[in-house]
Amino acid sequence: MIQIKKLVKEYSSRQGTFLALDNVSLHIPKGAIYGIIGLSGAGKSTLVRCLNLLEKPSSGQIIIAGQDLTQLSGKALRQARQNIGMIFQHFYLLQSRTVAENIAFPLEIAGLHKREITARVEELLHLVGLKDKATSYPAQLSGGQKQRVGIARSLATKPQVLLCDEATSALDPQTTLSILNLLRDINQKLGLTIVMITHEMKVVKEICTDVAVIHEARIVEYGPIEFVFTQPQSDIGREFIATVFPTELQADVLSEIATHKDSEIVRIQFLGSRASDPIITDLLKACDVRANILYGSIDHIRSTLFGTLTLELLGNPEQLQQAHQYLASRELKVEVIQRAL
Ligand SMILES: Nc1ncnc2c1ncn2[C@@H]1O[C@H](COP(=O)(O)OP(=O)(O)OP(=O)(O)O)[C@@H](O)[C@H]1O
Repeated sequence: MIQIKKLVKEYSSRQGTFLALDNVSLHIPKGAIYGIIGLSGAGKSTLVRCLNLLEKPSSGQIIIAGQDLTQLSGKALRQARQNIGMIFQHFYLLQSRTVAENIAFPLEIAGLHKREITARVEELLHLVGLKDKATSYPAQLSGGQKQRVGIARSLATKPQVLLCDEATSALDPQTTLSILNLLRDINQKLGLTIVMITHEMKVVKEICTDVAVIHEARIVEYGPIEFVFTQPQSDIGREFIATVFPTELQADVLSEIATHKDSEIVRIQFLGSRASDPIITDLLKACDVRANILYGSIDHIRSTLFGTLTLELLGNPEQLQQAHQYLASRELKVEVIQRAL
């Protein structure tokens, strides 16, 4: 649906040029909820603003639904933009217009008849659960309700793509969840492709199908979220994952265990139905090792169960090797965190 090819964005100022996007390429498939995560200043907003040409790329291509936006200007670009909705952290609603009038705004600009506008606004109010707020003004709404108006307005012209720039960053955790659920519903009901720009891994974990990590203007890793969460390739990717799945052991625990003889610490990860397998019981039955549970958690990545178990395994080198072979035969991802000397 979206092809980003060798995208470069440089900002020029009196101090010189600053490279905000460095050769970014990404394919966002139709129907995906694609997270783009990065620290402040990584280039996320620049990337999302380049996607609808609010920001003009220095070079590279943005191909949406087969059309290269970088080749368009004037009326053709305005028309192509109708296929791309956008929502923002600070909503940007028109304060002097009611909820219904805010949602109607892009339809008025598109030149629809009043009757068509009224019908479409009704439909959208229903979709975002704001039927009873049609005549309210933005100042009378909560943050979550304002974002619902933003979503309805962005969908007015029936776009195929929705860009979300930190859309839940100004909301409390519960409201964030309700907005994420709404976006997931819309993605499923309308087959909309959603790009979520965020600095919060919990947003990615909740609804994204895929994620790209952007760091210092470059994409440092990307892929389906189950893959990135279980096999992160970059330090920054690992740091983001640790914000939602903290598995680090305290340094004093590690140094205490380091004094044990014939011991190693392993972290095991499970996905899907494996997360509820009785893995320790099975391991101890199959192998002549002892196990000491140091940390365990079970959570989900989107709707898939995700478990982490950190164990101290005790046994001689052959017994430990046997345990590794057993865990590998169960197709579990095992990482050795520390081995006794
Ligand atoms: N108009 C501009 N002129 C010069 N530099 C800019 C401009 N806009 C952004 N930058 C710089 O480009 C880099 C990326 O900015 P961008 O806003 O894309 O980051 P971000 O990842 O969205 O960060 P944040 O989450 O803090 O908004 C930053 O170092 C920023 O200072």
